[in-house]
Amino acid sequence: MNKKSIRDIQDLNGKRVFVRVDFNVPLENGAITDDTRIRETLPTIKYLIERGAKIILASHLGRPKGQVVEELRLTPVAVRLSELLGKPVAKVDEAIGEAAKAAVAKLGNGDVLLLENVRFYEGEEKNDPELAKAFAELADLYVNDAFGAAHRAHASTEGIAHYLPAVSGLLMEKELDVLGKALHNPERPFTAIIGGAKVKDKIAVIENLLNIADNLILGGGLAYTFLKAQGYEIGKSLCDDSKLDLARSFIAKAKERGVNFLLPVDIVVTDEFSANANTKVVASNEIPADLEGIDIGPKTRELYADVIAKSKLVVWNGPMGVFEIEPFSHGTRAVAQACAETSAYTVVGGGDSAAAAEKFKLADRMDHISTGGGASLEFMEGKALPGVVALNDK
Ligand SMILES: Nc1ncnc2c1ncn2[C@@H]1O[C@H](COP(=O)(O)OP(=O)(O)O)[C@@H](O)[C@H]1O
Ligand SMILES: O=C(OP(=O)(O)O)[C@H](O)COP(=O)(O)O
Repeated sequence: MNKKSIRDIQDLNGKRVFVRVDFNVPLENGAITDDTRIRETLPTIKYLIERGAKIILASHLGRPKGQVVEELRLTPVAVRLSELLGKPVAKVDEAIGEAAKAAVAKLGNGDVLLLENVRFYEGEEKNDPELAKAFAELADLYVNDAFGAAHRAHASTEGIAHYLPAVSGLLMEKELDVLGKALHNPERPFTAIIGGAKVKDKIAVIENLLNIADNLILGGGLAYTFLKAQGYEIGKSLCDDSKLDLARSFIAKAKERGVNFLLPVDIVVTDEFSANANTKVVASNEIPADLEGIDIGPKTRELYADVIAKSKLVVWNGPMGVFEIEPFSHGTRAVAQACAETSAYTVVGGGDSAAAAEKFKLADRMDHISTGGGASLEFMEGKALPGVVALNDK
């Protein structure tokens, strides 16, 4: 990576360091249901503690849209972080102004403070320079460790970097390294697996991967647009009719470039979106007009698993079917299992695929699970991430 990281900063002792993290964790009735994003920032926080920095953590939580929303305070996150670190974490109910300044002034070397949800301020998402300056006033150094929010140009992810020396944290560095190697210098055969519901959201990713991957595997709801583009009947399956020409052009491009473009050869179809639904398996060119494709079939599972087994690098983003409902989860489970078993380096893009890997208890058998859903997608599209661009060059 050509951006500076905290490892490039010599003397951190006594320095006030503003660390933007992504503590946007799922909450249910005020309790954190998955603390992965908190645990993944521990290396950066511990690195700073060990070097005697005064650590000021900032994050967003949810989408409060510039208002104070009581349920979206970061207080439970401070409690969890304190448990994980085994030391106190101070929490202040503001992110700028006198209360925040006073809390920072109280910090000793190696102490940790968590500011309030930065999205309680209108200027955050507008990338207001005044808010960015107010954040910057609290610190001597800016560290961005919020890979999950790096695709957002907000005051605490982008703006602040213009007012302080700005470097990446260890998680940010790791994410960019792993995903960067995959896209810029992949070990081959390189297999990309793209699933999920919406073609629209993944078009740019598929297009970019057509230039890079050896095998491009499609599954999930977005595969049906490609099946229809080949002239197949897809019944009531998800389809984006506005993207049929584009889908056809992708299939042609793959042929031209010698990319092995894999679509499902058989499909689990259903008449109902429920756990008690009737299902059957049909060939992918024989989906009955009154049924909906809901998962990849057993032959496809085998075909995909075989390609994954023979790869050196696998990047997976998006489920193969409606994996949340047991009878429709087998395709996604098979892909997750194949990723767990292959000797290839496996990278899981965040979001639903990470949730699926967790659900099937295979997460710890993947080489890297990204903490960013949207961010890893934009990265895979080949887009520059504003939160990274703003950091200081090496
Ligand atoms: N065949 C299908 N029909 C309808 N929905 C599907 C199908 N396959 C997968 N899905 C749904 O797609 C959703 C994930 O889509 P998306 O948000 O695009 O993926 P991701 O979050 O991985 O980027 C899942 O909730 C899953 O149930
Ligand atoms: O959870 C997040 O997005 P993700 O689910 O796409 O990874 C990030 O914290 C970004 O949040 P946002 O999409 O509200 O800007």
